[in-house]
Amino acid sequence: MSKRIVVALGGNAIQTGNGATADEQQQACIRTARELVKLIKDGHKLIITHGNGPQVGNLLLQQKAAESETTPALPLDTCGAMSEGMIGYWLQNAMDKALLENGIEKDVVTVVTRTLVEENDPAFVQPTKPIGPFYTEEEAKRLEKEQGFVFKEDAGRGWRRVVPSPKPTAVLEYRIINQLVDDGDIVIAGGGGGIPVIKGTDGIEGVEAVIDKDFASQKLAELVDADILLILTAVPNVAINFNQPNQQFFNEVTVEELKKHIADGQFAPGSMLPKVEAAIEFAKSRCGRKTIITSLTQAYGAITNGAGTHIIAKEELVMH
Ligand SMILES: Nc1ncnc2c1ncn2[C@@H]1O[C@H](COP(=O)(O)OP(=O)(O)O)[C@@H](O)[C@H]1O
Ligand SMILES: NC(=O)OP(=O)(O)O
Repeated sequence: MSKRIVVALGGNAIQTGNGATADEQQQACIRTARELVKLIKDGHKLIITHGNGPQVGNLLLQQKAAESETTPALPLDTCGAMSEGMIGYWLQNAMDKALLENGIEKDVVTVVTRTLVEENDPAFVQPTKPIGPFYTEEEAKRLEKEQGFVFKEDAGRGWRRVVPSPKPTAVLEYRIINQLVDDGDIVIAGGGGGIPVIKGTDGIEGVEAVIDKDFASQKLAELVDADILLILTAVPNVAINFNQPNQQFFNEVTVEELKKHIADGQFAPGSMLPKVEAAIEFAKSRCGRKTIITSLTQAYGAITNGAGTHIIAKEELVMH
């Protein structure tokens, strides 16, 4: 049966390792599109979201490096919009190619999406979202002094600049996204979590932040009435005791059980924790909805024969 699926692409779907050139990122997008097209072939309707941490951080650095009176540096919300357009364009080309290879005729469109946040969200005074390249601790400490930015260690991979990451409360373009999906188009939306905006006195205003794409994807999935939120990352399953000798992977897990593991500190903040939290919110938002967390190469198997970690509300388990 055809499902409405929001597919949230993790970092490795667009940029693998240090491959940050336009060509390298576009090659990664083509590999991603070839996996996603298998789902389209089966008749599923896809809304594709993606991260932008490395890209938006690089755009910001490029702005700073070229700054002069005639070429002013553009702010973070505008760089967020640039990253949505740029990655959306790459994914559109990649999806077109994969569709053509499979003899499927469908339109692919990117919606530059704005995501509403609260002006007084506590995240604005406590930056947590890593963006841009990795630095050594020494380099990070020097940049912190020179530029006044905040740097943090990112999940054992090195030091990165961190910026505020407020919680999404609404996705402004959800109606048009819904319409496009109903029309049979493949939609790329909510890229980089969407451009963070607030309702100011003069209307919508961009703010200096980067929204977590897993939380934004969950919000969007609810608004477009998706059946499945499919979060694709670098691991095939969610684990407890991750990377420890007693590591245990989940295949099917209830919201209630996952909450206990969150309380036990099983999921790393800034990497697996937001995915698990978004998964829980979506699974419990309406009967019949589920979230799947898995790797890009398991995406098709996750929908067709139970690969990956399936997160469901407790009642659903009883119904099986
Ligand atoms: N409990 C866990 N189970 C599985 N993976 C985990 C866990 N804790 C941390 N991780 C790590 O989190 C990574 C996903 O986070 P991240 O790389 O930030 O996401 P993204 O794919 O969206 O860029 C996984 O690839 C894995 O290395
Ligand atoms: N915006 C966002 O969550 O990007 P990453 O997934 O690349 O961190």
